[in-house]
Amino acid sequence: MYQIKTINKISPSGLTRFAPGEFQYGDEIENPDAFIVRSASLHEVELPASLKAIARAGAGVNNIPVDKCSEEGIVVFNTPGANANGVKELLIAALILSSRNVLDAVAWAKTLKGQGADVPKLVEKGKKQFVGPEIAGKKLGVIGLGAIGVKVANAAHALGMEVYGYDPYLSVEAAWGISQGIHHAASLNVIYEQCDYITIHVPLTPETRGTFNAESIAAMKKGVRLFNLARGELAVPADIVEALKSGQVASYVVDFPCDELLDVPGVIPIPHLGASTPESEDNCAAMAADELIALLKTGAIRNSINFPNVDMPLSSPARVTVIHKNVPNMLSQITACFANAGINIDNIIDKSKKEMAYTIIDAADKKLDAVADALRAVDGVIRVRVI
Ligand SMILES: NC(=O)c1ccc[n+]([C@@H]2O[C@H](COP(=O)([O-])OP(=O)(O)OC[C@H]3O[C@@H](n4cnc5c(N)ncnc54)[C@H](O)[C@@H]3O)[C@@H](O)[C@H]2O)c1
Ligand SMILES: O=C(O)[C@H](O)COP(=O)(O)O
Repeated sequence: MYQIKTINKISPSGLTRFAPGEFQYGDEIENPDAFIVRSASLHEVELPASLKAIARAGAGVNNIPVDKCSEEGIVVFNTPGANANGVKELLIAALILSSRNVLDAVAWAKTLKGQGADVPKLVEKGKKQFVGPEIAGKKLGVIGLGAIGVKVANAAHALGMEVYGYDPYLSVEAAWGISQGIHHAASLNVIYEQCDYITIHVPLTPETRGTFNAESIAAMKKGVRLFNLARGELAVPADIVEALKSGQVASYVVDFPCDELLDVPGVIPIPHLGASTPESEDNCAAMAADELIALLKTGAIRNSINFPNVDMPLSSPARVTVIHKNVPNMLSQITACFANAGINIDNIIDKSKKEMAYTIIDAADKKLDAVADALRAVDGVIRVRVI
């Protein structure tokens, strides 16, 4: 029976896909075959020898030690696009909350409690301090046109904004989804120079860390409004504070607040609610569960961060999967292990992604233990499973 350890609370929409009798899940599982996790950090967590996969029910994988997992032959999945609509909707709300000063205005309105019949009069007198611009006709820069960025760009365009998108690694699939009418920004500077509102939807990487910093903010229009529903580390908090003080930035909406920003005027700190909708939680959990079920039952890899997508219909009595380094001569050594054992290979598929590669071999003979041992002895082979 496959053992799935839940690291965060995972929606039943995902967990109920693990068929009883085939899978067991819970937060106290010992010797797990797989982890299913949301935002909990796994960087300090011991990865047991039994662990074959980690499914991140969500998009960002900066909470997972991906390089270490690759070295140990652990397949890391995420759930592309499964929570994108949730984040898009929060971003649209954030544009309006920020632009129309809604939160400060609501907080002020509450201070009128106790003024009795004067409240309507006080409201009318005081409202002028919260006047803020409409978003229609204003320029929005979207940095990162992936699952979320494309939805944000299209939705803002539909609300009448003039949208500029920047993504030097734009996928063909994402490109198909971008509305006509979204401007292509060839560099970040185009976004910085042109846009009244700038939102960032990229993964946290060494390249993207600190994108909103003193230098980039200085290149932006005075009074720009910044939105970061992606990761706190994409901005430098001290630089944001300075820019809010000087008026260079009018407001900063962040879904990953840190202590330094919480009480700063102009900061709208949201407690990481981007994907906290029943729909996103269900979608992510279901996709993550399906990825684990496919890997554990058939060896198929779909939506992995560190391994290629590999799938092959299972039509032979036995299957072996081999995780190995992407170096010369691996495939011939792998097939030689079968040849030496006198076992015919029915089907084989091998794919690579960066330094890692994955082979699925279907064989007519079920007695594969000796072959598996021979495969494990090949230099460069990291993990062998007989399914
Ligand atoms: N607040 C939340 O709850 C929440 C929810 C989902 C995702 N996120 C964050 O948002 C990020 C994006 O999510 P997604 O689902 O759109 O991911 P995605 O992988 O579909 O899109 C990311 C896009 O960023 C682009 N990109 C990468 N490096 C870039 C760079 N240097 N400059 C410009 N573009 C770059 C990629 O080409 C890709 O198109 C996630 O990595 C995660 O950190 C937050
Ligand atoms: O990267 C993500 O998908 C989001 O940050 C969502 O995180 P959560 O699953 O903890 O809500």
